Amino acid sequence: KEIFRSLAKLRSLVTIENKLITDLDTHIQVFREFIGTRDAKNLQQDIILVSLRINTLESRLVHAKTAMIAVTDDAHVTHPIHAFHMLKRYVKFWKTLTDDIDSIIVQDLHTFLTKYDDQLPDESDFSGACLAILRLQLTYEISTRDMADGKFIQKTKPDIPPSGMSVDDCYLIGYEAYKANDTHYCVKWMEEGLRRYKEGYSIMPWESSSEIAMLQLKTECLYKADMFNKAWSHFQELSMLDPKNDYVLKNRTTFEAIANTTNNETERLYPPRTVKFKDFNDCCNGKVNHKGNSGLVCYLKHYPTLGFRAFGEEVLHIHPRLVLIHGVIDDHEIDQLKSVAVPKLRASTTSTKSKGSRITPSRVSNTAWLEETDDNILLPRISRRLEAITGLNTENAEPYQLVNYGIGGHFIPHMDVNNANDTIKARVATLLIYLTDVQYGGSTVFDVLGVKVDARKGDAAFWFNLKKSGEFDKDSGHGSCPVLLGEKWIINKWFNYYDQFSKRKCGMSEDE
Ligand SMILES: O=C(O)CCC(=O)C(=O)O
Ligand SMILES: [Fe+2]
Repeated sequence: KEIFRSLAKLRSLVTIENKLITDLDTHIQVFREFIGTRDAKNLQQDIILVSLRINTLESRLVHAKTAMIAVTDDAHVTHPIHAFHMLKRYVKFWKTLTDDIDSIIVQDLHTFLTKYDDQLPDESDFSGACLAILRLQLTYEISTRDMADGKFIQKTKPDIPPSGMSVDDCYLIGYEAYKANDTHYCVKWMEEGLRRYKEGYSIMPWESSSEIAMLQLKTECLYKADMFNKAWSHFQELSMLDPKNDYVLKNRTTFEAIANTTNNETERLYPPRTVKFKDFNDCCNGKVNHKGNSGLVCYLKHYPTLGFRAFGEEVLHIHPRLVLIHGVIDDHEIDQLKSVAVPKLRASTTSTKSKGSRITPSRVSNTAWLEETDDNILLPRISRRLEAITGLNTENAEPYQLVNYGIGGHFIPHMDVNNANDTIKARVATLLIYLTDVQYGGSTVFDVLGVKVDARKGDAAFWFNLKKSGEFDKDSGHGSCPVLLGEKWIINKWFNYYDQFSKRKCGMSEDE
């Protein structure tokens, strides 16, 4: 299911959770009334015990209600920490609701939860949300403390209150880092969790973390990162706090053996964190922009075949040419496109020669393919417009591809040219239209060129993926930066090589 891969899909969870809250509220009322009746008095059950358990339910209800009304419906989806919290409630809170409650109550609750079963997120969604937090942190260089305090947006946004992480949140995110072999963030998040714990932040009854658990994972991650001295001192602290701890008992001999043979030289403060797509990340976070790209122009261009309609165009890179065209489609068209696309959204895939098409962590979004015949008026009209603007043909083009990004949704740097052995169908050029503004993040970055294009509703980026000779143009490599705040929708139109037979002539040099 992987609902975290599309914010459009995540939206329905807000509605469902409101229903869960109402249902739970009703259940509690019914149980309370029941306790007061004669039938209940005849029960073998201890009424006091049942009442206590109803109180437990009630405190859970208050927790869910408070979380739901704290922010707007939109923020539950478009703000990564609120989205993380919503998924955490589903996976760790609603699904365990019945664990600590008395059996007579449980049966009824079970039925109300299972009613929504096929629509509810699962552990893979929660881990997707944790990985999104880690990805955003890495790309936008947000410290763990700022991320945990929800202070990652520089400008103040009064309509979105900051959202803080609990001890348990820190533990769970760090645990996800550990599973991903990311010792750096594992240590950082355990430290943040431990710091919060010492500051008196509470751990709720349904949460699973503890000081011991955090210390243990921190020790293990330091050990894995070859930072033995630090790991050893934490190991000793752990064995003092909890001498019978399984981890301590199991690893004592190993740790002691190493401790007896290593010298006490000082170590780095943290396990290092390597960044896989350094150039790409540096463009995303604004460190690099438009490197060595001067003499850029913008102009207004009229199109006779479109009734002399004019579009403002900006040249973002000269060689190879990358242009941004403003206002290519209007809000009304965008709404129509999205509503046709939503029911068709499926997890996006990436393809490799060896492994074929797969859903991967490299592309966190959903895709809907729209044929011109899916809509008799709008899409053909847009095609005529795009043909005029680009001077290219769309006759045998692939269907339109609509993309809706998920939590921290991104697409790692890649080239759009597919069908390496089939030049005829190769995507000679791409026109990418933004269907939403994105408040923070979500830009398209051409990492080789050092160009960042911000997502602005209605704007279109246009570039060639092949040189005139039909060679791949490696400079066309690009990707989508993770969405930090807001929702990102785009639509892609790919022009194929074959269709441009008479449109794109050969060049005078191989390099063109
Ligand atoms: O969303 C973006 O900014 C880039 C998308 C992209 O490169 C693609 O869909 O091929
Ligand atoms: Fe692309």
